[in-house]
Amino acid sequence: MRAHEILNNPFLNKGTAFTEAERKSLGLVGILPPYVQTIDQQAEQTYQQYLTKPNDLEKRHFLMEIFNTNRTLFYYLFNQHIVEFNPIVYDPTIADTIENYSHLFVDTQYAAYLDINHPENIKETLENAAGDRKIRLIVVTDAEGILGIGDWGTQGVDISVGKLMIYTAAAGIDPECVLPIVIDAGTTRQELLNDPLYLGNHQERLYGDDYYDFIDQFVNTAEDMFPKLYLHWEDFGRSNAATILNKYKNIIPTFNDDIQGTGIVVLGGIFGSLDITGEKLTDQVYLCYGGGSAGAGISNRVHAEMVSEGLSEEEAYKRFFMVDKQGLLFDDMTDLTPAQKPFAKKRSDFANAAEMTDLLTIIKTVKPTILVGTSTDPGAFTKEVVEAMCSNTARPIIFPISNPTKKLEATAQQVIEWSDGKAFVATGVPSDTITYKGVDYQIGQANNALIYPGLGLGMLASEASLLTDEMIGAAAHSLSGLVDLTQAGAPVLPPFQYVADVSIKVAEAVANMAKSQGLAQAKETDMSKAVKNLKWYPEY
Ligand SMILES: NC(=O)c1ccc[n+]([C@@H]2O[C@H](COP(=O)([O-])OP(=O)(O)OC[C@H]3O[C@@H](n4cnc5c(N)ncnc54)[C@H](O)[C@@H]3O)[C@@H](O)[C@H]2O)c1
Ligand SMILES: O=C(O)C[C@H](O)C(=O)O
Ligand SMILES: [Mn+2]
Repeated sequence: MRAHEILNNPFLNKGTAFTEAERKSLGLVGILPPYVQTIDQQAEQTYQQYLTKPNDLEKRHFLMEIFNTNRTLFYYLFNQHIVEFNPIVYDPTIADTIENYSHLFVDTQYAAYLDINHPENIKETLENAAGDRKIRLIVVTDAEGILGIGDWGTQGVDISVGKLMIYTAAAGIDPECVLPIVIDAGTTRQELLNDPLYLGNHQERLYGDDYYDFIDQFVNTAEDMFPKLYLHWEDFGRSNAATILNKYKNIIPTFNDDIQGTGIVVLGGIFGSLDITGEKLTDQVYLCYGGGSAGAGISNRVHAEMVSEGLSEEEAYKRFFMVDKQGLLFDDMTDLTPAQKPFAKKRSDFANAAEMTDLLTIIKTVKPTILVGTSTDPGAFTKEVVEAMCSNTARPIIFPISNPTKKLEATAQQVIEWSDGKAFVATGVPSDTITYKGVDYQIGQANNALIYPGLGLGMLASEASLLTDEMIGAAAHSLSGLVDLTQAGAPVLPPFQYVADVSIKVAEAVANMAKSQGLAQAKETDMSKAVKNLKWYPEY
């Protein structure tokens, strides 16, 4: 290999840390500054430079340069500053980079760009992108529903890259065995279609049979090419996400983060809250505000848990109310999604059915104890809404988890103040600790990033042939017991600084459940060992 090919390969490059012996054997003599640095010195130098960057976008740009040139150093640094870098590398700053991707473009970051117009290129694309790396984890998006900011076409590739960065930082997934993918199926965003610098297909988004046919060819090709693959779907649109998941989840090891990952983390946050009050889940009344992929996914997870705690399916459904753009969902509506239908109510059961389009009225009528926002409707949880929640129960659970920050239904500070410190709150983006009337409220981050890395680690370590509901349930339960709940203002989810420990716990729970369901195919049968063995560390 030519010397500069090594320096330009982020999986091989050590930069100034190449030892004299390595420089000699790899033909690098004289093409690096003479002083040999340790990784600690490199990290220190890099971090100092990072601190000079004037804003979050510039900071992310700088970190991506390190990512593009030296993955080991990037993850070493990320591990040292996980809480500080999380919102820079990932949500919310990633939303800005996606919106500006074509204009900011400098590097492909080893992603694969699949073109809906060329299904015949799927295999070649995956081969070119993977090279001789053995891919075990793919994150794929078609970018129709990026976070809460909608359709961004090819520019959404950054979410696949970003999700994978968290997989490695949080759970130690070997960065060499991952592949970020975007499927460019066109876009509904006129602003992109009109932009001559837009790097994606300048065409309307494709839906229907041809689209599903492409997805099928992609899945089959990827499965053929990469044995032991775990396939993660991210930010597909509401009309496709559940359809795709339901088609493949009983056939291959696969996962939809928005539907399943979010369900786990929110249920974990509810468990955290109920651990403090001592109340039972089966006594709660749940209001889903925004019944899309995430909203319905979470509702299904919480519903399944209520059933496993003894309620019948029907009794459990009675405890759920789902609100979308139309207001409270009724079963006579003709535009319900398949995932919404089981949660829709009978109009005749409400004397004031005609008024059930307004969130405050709905809350006053159905008296929920849990309110979760996945609506992309900023500011929807008003002071009146929070106060109404407080008159239903002593300690309401209020999780505004729409992303990024500009989509929040309410800030953590607002929920704490308006509820006079009574509400349990968790947000999707990181939130600072809030001091209110002398108590420091630590705010849990109800973001699927807390669990999908561990879930993936468990799937890969156990080589599970499927991801079952039981494994997902085990992941949610494994989040309990990590926080000292006796402290006033304790967070209802483990703080992100502990994500590495959380990931191990989640991974072991998932892998053990896979094993007990007879789905683990790994040679190693001790799942703790399998998890430990798979973990990659950023060291030269
Ligand atoms: N914190 C997390 O881990 C996490 C995970 C997934 C999604 N999310 C966030 O949840 C939001 C939704 O994501 P999604 O993937 O479910 O998208 P989606 O498009 O599938 O769902 C959004 C739903 O909200 C509804 N909606 C829109 N405006 C509304 C309004 N004014 N009132 C009530 N409902 C309204 C839409 O009709 C749709 O059904 C996004 O902001 C996303 O970032 C957060
Ligand atoms: O990406 C995130 O921050 C979480 C989630 O998957 C989302 O779509 O908002
Ligand atoms: Mn998502």
